[in-house]
Amino acid sequence: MTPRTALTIAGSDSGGGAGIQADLRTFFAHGVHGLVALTAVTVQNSLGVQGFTELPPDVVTAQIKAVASDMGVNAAKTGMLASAEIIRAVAKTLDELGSAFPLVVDPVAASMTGHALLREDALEAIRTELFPRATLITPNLDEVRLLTGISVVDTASQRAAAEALLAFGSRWVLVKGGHMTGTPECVDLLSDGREFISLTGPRYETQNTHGGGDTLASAITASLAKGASVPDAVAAGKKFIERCVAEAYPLGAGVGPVSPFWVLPQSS
Ligand SMILES: Nc1ncnc2c1ncn2[C@@H]1O[C@H](COP(=O)(O)OP(=O)(O)O)[C@@H](O)[C@H]1O
Ligand SMILES: Cc1ncc(COP(=O)(O)OP(=O)(O)O)c(N)n1
Repeated sequence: MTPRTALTIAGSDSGGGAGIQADLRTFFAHGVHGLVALTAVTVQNSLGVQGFTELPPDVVTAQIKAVASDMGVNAAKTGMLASAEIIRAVAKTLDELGSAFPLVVDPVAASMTGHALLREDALEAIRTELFPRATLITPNLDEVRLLTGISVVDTASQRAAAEALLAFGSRWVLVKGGHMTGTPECVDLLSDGREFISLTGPRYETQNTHGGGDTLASAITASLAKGASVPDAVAAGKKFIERCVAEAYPLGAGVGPVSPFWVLPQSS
């Protein structure tokens, strides 16, 4: 049987733990066929990002149109978009496709090692061009601060951040709490402005969380591609990423990747 399809519009991670590599292995783990529109090639390993080169915006557009016109897209996600020009090209292309599928926007601004993955002028383009077209946006706490100026330190400021982010026009927001300090649990807050749903899970003691945000967003995208509602897709994504963090492995001298290998019948 032909599986459902999910499109990732994102950058390549040479270390294989984040970016399109994380998205494709997560789609695979969900039995969803992954389609790719590559935006940039990063040079990175477990110690950080050494640099990146963007693709021309018209090449990004051409990739999206090629797969959408021939294979069909059941859901899409954006990750590293690198520049305002690429963001504008992606927004225009999605409009031309008629917004027929759910769109998850992970507003990737920097790697966890603090290296920029987005040109300085591009944050405003994400806010104005992509958020109003998004079914769901999934910022981490650093991205929340960059986008709204709000520092999330507790559940009250997490809720205030969700409300401020929804004002940019997405239908849903998931404020991820992985970087919240002083909490024994990991609490992500999902909201559409009416419902506020706290997703609480264990906080695992590990330094190996590379690719966590990409893996969560692509797990949610895969469930949306299979027809789940946003709350159900996010709840399933949270369960999926928890297990991936629990099974994360060391690789290289720095931060190792989260692992979806636990879905395989024999993962050792
Ligand atoms: N140590 C951890 N244990 C369990 N879950 C975690 C841990 N760190 C992050 N998560 C979860 O992984 C997902 C990604 O979160 P976060 O780290 O905030 O985003 P990002 O990877 O984009 O910086 C969230 O669902 C978060 O709750
Ligand atoms: C090419 C590429 N895209 C995205 C990221 C950031 O991924 P994320 O899941 O947020 O993981 P960490 O950077 O937190 O490890 C990336 N590093 N590279």
